[in-house]
Amino acid sequence: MAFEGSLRGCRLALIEDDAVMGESLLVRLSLEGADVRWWTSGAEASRSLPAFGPEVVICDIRLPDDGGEALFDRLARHTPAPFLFMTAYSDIEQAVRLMRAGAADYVTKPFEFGDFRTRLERLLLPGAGALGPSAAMRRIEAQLLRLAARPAVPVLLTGETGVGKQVCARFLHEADPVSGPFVVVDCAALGGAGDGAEAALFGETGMIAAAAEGGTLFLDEVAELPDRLQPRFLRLIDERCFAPTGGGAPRPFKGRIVCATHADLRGLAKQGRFREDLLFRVDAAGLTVPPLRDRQEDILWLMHLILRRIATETGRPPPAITAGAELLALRHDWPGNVRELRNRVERAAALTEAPIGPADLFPDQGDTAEGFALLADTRDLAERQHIRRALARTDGNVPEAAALLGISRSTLFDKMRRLGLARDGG
Ligand SMILES: Nc1ncnc2c1ncn2[C@@H]1O[C@H](COP(=O)(O)OP(=O)(O)OP(=O)(O)O)[C@@H](O)[C@H]1O
Repeated sequence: MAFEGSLRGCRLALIEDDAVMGESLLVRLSLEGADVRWWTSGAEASRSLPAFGPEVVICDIRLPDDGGEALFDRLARHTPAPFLFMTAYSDIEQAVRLMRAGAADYVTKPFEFGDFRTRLERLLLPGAGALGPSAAMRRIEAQLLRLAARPAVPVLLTGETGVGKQVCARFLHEADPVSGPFVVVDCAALGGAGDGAEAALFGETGMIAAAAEGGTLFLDEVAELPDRLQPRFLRLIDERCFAPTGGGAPRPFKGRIVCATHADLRGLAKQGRFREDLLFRVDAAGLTVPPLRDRQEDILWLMHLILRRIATETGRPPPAITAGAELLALRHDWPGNVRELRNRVERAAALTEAPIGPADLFPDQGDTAEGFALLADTRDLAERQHIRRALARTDGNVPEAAALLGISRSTLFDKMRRLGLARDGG
């Protein structure tokens, strides 16, 4: 998929001592429209690279005066840009160590320029925050960051099973610098546990005590919270203190309460199956995590995130994935959401040595998974991804994005409608 000028305006730092390789990358990246600055030694780069403010640092792993690890260690402290390392086969172990230390990606020399550019484009996806590049997840991330400063406000996360409610809760927990432990309470398991559940929760050394000093109490499946426990949680939220079971003195609760549910709590409250007063307390800040099928931009991003995690675990390069498999993933409905995606990718990566193909990812879809991608689908995929990048770069400003893409505003609107990009603005 070749884009004319797909790197237009990107600031790229290149550290490469080999004159031929450096020159060739400088030319090719510049032809793609990038603003490239080239350094030939680690020492030079350390002096002036941070002031250039690159969006990505492309770095040879072996330099005459520096090793990749030492340079990364020194430079990463002064630039927030992701690092893409270029490595020889014999240096793969070092590349994997660098990924563990926080490098974003690496390519093995010799590489095909198209593949290299795709990796760069992925790193350049603007706003691809911790939770995903879709507008919906970026919004949620921003809201969670604001809530991180307000531990006394309970948060309710609603969304289908597997959408990442617990991932969002952990993100919120980790965004707060005063963090105790993250304590998970599976409310669905409390019903049958009798008095034991009450002690496990409210005892002197129970879960609530564990989260009391700046931790997070994550109430998963809060709709299943047994009736008899609901009044005690109401008091915990209202008074920010609890009386330990067994008669100890009341203790302050300085932790954060995050609840998650896939049920319609309001509907349940109307039917008298969940206390309305408790609903109002836990829903002080309600966020809905959309299903994966409604945030297409996240699908490939999540797949590659999972592949990189697999690489870190196995100490081997990230498994490759074919364009056909990516297309099928974009078309799939994902009823099990991100959990399903993770299971499919992990299973495929475990069972195949070759690049992951459609049938590896969707063995349950029989022959259809083997189908060859239609040219029209491939073109739509490329256009959709590139329009999204343009919209993200211009903060959703359609006229500016059209100018960036070299097409008219009305053509861009038509394409956005046809490609289903008009719904959330990109
Ligand atoms: N944004 C994300 N980034 C990385 N991994 C994610 C993300 N969202 C979800 N996952 C992965 O998907 C799986 C399901 O996520 P999680 O447990 O947070 O979902 P959930 O909505 O709490 O599910 P349930 O309702 O079934 O409890 C986990 O393995 C998690 O690691």
